[in-house]
Amino acid sequence: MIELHELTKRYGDTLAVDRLSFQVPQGVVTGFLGPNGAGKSTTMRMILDLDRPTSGSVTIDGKRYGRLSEPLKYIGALLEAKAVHPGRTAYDHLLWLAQSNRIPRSRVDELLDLVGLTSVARKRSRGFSLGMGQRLGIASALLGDPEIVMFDEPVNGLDPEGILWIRNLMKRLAAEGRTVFVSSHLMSEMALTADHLVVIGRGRLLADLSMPEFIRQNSRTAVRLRTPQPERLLDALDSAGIRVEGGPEGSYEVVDGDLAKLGELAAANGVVLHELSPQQASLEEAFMQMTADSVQYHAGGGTPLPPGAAPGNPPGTAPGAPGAWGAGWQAGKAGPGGPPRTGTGAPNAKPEEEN
Ligand SMILES: Nc1ncnc2c1ncn2[C@@H]1O[C@H](COP(=O)(O)OP(=O)(O)OP(=O)(O)O)[C@@H](O)[C@H]1O
Repeated sequence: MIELHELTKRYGDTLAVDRLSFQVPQGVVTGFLGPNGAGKSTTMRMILDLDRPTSGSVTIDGKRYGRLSEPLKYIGALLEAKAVHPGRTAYDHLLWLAQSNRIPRSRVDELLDLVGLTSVARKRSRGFSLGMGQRLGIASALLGDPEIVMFDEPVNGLDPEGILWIRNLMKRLAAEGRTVFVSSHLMSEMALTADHLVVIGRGRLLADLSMPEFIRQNSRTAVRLRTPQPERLLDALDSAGIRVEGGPEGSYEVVDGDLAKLGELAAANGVVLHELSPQQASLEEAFMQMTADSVQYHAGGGTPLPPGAAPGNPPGTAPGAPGAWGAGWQAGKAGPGGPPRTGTGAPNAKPEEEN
């Protein structure tokens, strides 16, 4: 188990990680979420002793990473895909890692097979695509058959087949009882992979809860009504004691409303309806809402989403003011939207992976 206690990291004036305390449970995939610059990579580097905490502590099975003998047998990590010497072949890279951790040579072939790199094992890694580099990084992480695996943005830049492969691999590792800790800034991806979520913003803990609980707390539903007879509709709703809110483009929304009952009420009162539709906020929107105050890098100056805009659309990337749920309601079931553009990305200097 990974355990953080009041973990803090300051770089000059930047408080990258701010008194972070949580545990990463075993047997499930834990998604580590936060906007760009939230402190995810810094936290992961401190877990691996690649960065020294300013204060607080982090332990792996009760010990600091630096105190683990043969650490690859406890924890395997993918921090940066291209953290491999470009002149080295995939096979030599894995063999070097295996030998430094007293892992048998046979494991190298097993891993190359598992990640699908057997055919290019003798090629130098400088010619590898991002996806191949990612697979080699994952092979390195799994070499010691560790109980804990940690991946930093593993699906970045991958094609759909690669994304699906990593998603299924993480689920399988968790099903085997391992601790799987994976960072992302994509709620849509985590919604499909994670069982548990740790959300941070500006280095601080915003949420530590199971995915079902996150969905329960954040997937509010509503019924949207549109009518050319608004007064008649509002009167009918008022007499039935139903609270209504203004929706986008002249529509009305009844939070937690019953679709059939509202349709029947409109019919009984002779109200013509041009729309009667269920609305549900996606997890993507819930995540953006939760982290709204902590987004460090806004694209386009943080223009609010246009009414009814689907999540994931490039313009208006920053969420609106707190409570601006109306702007983000989308028709249909909650589900993954497109990738959010929470920022322009920060040119972070990340040290090379050393394990
Ligand atoms: N070596 C460093 N020196 C100075 N500041 C740093 C360093 N590494 C990170 N930071 C700063 O610390 C903060 C957290 O950065 P970090 O890379 O941990 O965030 P992140 O959540 O991983 O972001 P991203 O999703 O963009 O990778 C940012 O403000 C970043 O600019």
